[in-house]
Amino acid sequence: MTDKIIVPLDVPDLESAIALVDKLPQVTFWKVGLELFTSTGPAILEVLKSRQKRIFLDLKFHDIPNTVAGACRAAAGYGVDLLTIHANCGKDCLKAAAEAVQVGAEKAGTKPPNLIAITLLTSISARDLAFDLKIPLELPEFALEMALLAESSGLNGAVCSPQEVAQLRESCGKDFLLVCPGVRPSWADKGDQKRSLTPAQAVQAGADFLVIGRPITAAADPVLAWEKVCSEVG
Ligand SMILES: O=c1ccn([C@@H]2O[C@H](COP(=O)(O)O)[C@@H](O)[C@H]2O)c(=O)[nH]1
Repeated sequence: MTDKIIVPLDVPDLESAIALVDKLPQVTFWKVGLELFTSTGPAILEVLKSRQKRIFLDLKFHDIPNTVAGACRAAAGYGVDLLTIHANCGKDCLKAAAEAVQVGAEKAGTKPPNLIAITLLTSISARDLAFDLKIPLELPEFALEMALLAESSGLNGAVCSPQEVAQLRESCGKDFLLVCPGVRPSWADKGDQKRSLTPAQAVQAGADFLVIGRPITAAADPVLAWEKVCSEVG
């Protein structure tokens, strides 16, 4: 079960990232996001590969189809396991991205990453969606529509909050990957996450992978926090 937990390397530089990876040798799946990739570029990916870690490259592409396709071709060349794009960049963009990862991986001689779509960021509440973003759908319906759009465009899965994962699991095929950030043990601070459940609840609801960062990485004792989270996941 512990290989279901992905820990984000949300740190500012390569040195801090390596220190965290070394502190938590039990973690097999790491996430590299906007802060670290902008700071270090692909150097961090090489470090993780040299330690036989799986990699979630969470760059959340969102642009016009031609630009996103180019970025996906390039990212697929790194040989990462998961790559993200925003579902609301639209069907043409999602289809172009799905094709681009195949082309990029083939050109680089690597396995294509599983391309997964962000349905709705876990920091957005139902109120934010209705009043700030002016989306006239109920939040669970919007998240489901985004997942179905991703699935029909040829993507491998979606990123969703644990609060919507059961509904997406029921509506999307069993092979559609569902990755949940916004997971919070009862003892951890929610921070900016607005739609959370506990690790046990998220797994029970059907999540394939849980992304759990600050409850582990910002804990006074990250190793102990990791062990507590693992025991909750089962
Ligand atoms: O909707 C989303 C998509 C991505 N994330 C990312 O997951 C981690 C969560 O970290 P915590 O410290 O556990 O909050 C972070 O890297 C986000 O960029 C997300 O939270 N929500």
